[in-house]
Amino acid sequence: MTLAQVSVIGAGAWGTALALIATRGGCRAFLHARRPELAATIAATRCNAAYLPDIELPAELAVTADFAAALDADAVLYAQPAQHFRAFCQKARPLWRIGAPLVLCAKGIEQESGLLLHEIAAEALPGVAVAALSGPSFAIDVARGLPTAIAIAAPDGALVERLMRSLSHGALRPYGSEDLVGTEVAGAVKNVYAIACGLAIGAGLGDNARAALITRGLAEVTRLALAKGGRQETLMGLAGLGDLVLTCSSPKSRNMSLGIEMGQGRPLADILAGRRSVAEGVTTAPAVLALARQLGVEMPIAASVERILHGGGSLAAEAENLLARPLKRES
Ligand SMILES: NC(=O)c1ccc[n+]([C@@H]2O[C@H](COP(=O)([O-])OP(=O)(O)OC[C@H]3O[C@@H](n4cnc5c(N)ncnc54)[C@H](O)[C@@H]3O)[C@@H](O)[C@H]2O)c1
Ligand SMILES: O=P(O)(O)OC[C@H](O)CO
Repeated sequence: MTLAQVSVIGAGAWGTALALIATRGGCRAFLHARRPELAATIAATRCNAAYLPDIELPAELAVTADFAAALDADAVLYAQPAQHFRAFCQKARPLWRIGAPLVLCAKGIEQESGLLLHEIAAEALPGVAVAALSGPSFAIDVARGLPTAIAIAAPDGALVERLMRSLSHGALRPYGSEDLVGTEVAGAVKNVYAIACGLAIGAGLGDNARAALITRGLAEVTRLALAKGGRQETLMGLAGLGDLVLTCSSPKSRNMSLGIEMGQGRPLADILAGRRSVAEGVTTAPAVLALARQLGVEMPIAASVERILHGGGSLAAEAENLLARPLKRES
């Protein structure tokens, strides 16, 4: 059976694209915006000009700022930044419709706790079935109806099947998996390597450097995912390699473009002050390093990115350090 009604929490670029996916998949979709004025503007203009310009939203897509009404759905898709997820759970808990699954569409790790979002949900929304939707999917390309393959993961195979059938349509092809841990780790950590690749490109270090960062980044994130209980094949699939390659290859990525600007010498604080959109890698980098330390996993590239972002490290010194590490077998 497919889902009749789906709500998407977060009217940024991804939430708006997801609401379009659900509508195209044949669901009745509700898009929830926190700010009533944004909900009213989107509803009136049929366009989310601030986050997804030039995309016309169909009349059947409902837009609301009423949180309780939005939660009254067959499935709830969370598409706000990861650092706001715990607050969302706490607000949603008394209103949750019994039996409705939560689909995690944000890609990040909580900075303070180092927890993945499904681990936060287990604490803050106990008893709610959780899935993750991830993979290589720029919101603007999805919204334009360009061909896209995504991953949907949950321990409950029946839930995965239901979500895949409900959200798939001509241009959107989901693949299913039971590996929630690996899918979440891959989606969150690729943003850190996208910043690394942006730094390299912005500083003129070249395409060889970028390919090395992608490949060795994949080795690092795979080690972390396996140590956390994820599966190797997830890291070689859409949520892993697929999203890493996409995000590290295009300045359409907010993480990569932030890295490019930093690589060209612009301070992080200036870049963030001038942006409305989120670059999850900035807050996820310290959480990744904390998790890696806790699990005894070596992640030298992620550690360099974290020092450049938050520890006053210079790009030149970090690049030199990475190249000067002891020679080793490729693994
Ligand atoms: N944009 C994409 O192509 C894309 C694709 C896949 C996954 N994602 C993930 O989706 C998540 C949302 O990204 P996005 O691109 O829609 O964001 P965005 O940059 O387009 O918009 C920012 C979002 O943050 C929300 N926000 C700002 N302050 C907030 C607060 N205090 N509390 C709650 N929400 C707040 C805004 O309402 C808005 O929804 C991120 O985790 C991102 O990694 C994005
Ligand atoms: O723009 P980014 O860097 O947040 O990346 C967007 C998506 O995660 C790509 O799959």
